[in-house]
Amino acid sequence: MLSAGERPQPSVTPAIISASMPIQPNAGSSAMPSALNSQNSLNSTPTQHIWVVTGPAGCGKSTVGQALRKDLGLSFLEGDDYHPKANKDKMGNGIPLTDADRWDWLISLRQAAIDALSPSESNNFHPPAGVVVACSALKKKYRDVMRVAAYGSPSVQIHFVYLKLSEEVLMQRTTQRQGHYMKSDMVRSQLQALEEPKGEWDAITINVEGSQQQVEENVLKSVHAKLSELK
Ligand SMILES: Nc1ncnc2c1ncn2[C@@H]1O[C@H](COP(=O)(O)OP(=O)(O)OP(=O)(O)O)[C@@H](O)[C@H]1O
Ligand SMILES: O=C(O)[C@H](O)[C@@H](O)[C@H](O)[C@H](O)CO
Repeated sequence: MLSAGERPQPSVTPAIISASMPIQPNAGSSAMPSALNSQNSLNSTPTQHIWVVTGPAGCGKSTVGQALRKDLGLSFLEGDDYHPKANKDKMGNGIPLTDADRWDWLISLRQAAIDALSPSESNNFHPPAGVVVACSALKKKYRDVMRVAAYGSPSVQIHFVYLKLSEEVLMQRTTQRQGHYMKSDMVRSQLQALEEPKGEWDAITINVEGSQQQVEENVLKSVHAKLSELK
């Protein structure tokens, strides 16, 4: 019995892709529902993709998200911008958010993603090919909230690009970073909340231990491999 937000699970857990490993087509993709392809099978509406770059504080969501935005020519939504001040103050004071703190944030970010797919003056009233979203989406139920963006819209497809990184490197990154409310003392609680998207058919896990250039190349290869699968 599938719960909300889940689609047929691939028989094989999607491969963990490392920055140094050549990209292989995602082993789980063969189990992807046949209805999902570059042209919505129910009509000729081109598929619009919501690319959600996920992971704990400091993993590189904003950095990778900007590279993805530029490469795909899409708009970019920074999840941090949708946190209310109370959430930012809480995290800035070293207090982890609760589920209750996150629901309205996730719902507002989801709505912004849906709005970004709509024809508007900013995209010359042509529906864009998609949108890139940086959102930690640490738990499966948070990703399920974002998945609702595609419910009832066969031509919308959501993907989660999970940036997997060791606690040690997360600590280094959040220590070296200047002027961000999320400090290194929050990394442990982020990892405690984290539920990696193992077995979630719409998620790609990428090891991002490499240099920024290596990581960006690897993410772009993986995203384009996914787009090729859907053609
Ligand atoms: N591959 C990389 N190698 C080294 N440093 C990196 C890499 N990617 C990002 N960084 C740096 O690590 C820090 C965190 O990156 P970024 O802000 O993109 O992460 P984030 O997941 O969006 O963090 P948060 O969720 O806290 O906003 C930044 O200072 C960024 O410049
Ligand atoms: O869900 C959360 O706990 C927050 O979204 C963090 O994961 C983010 O990293 C923070 O917003 C800083 O960017």
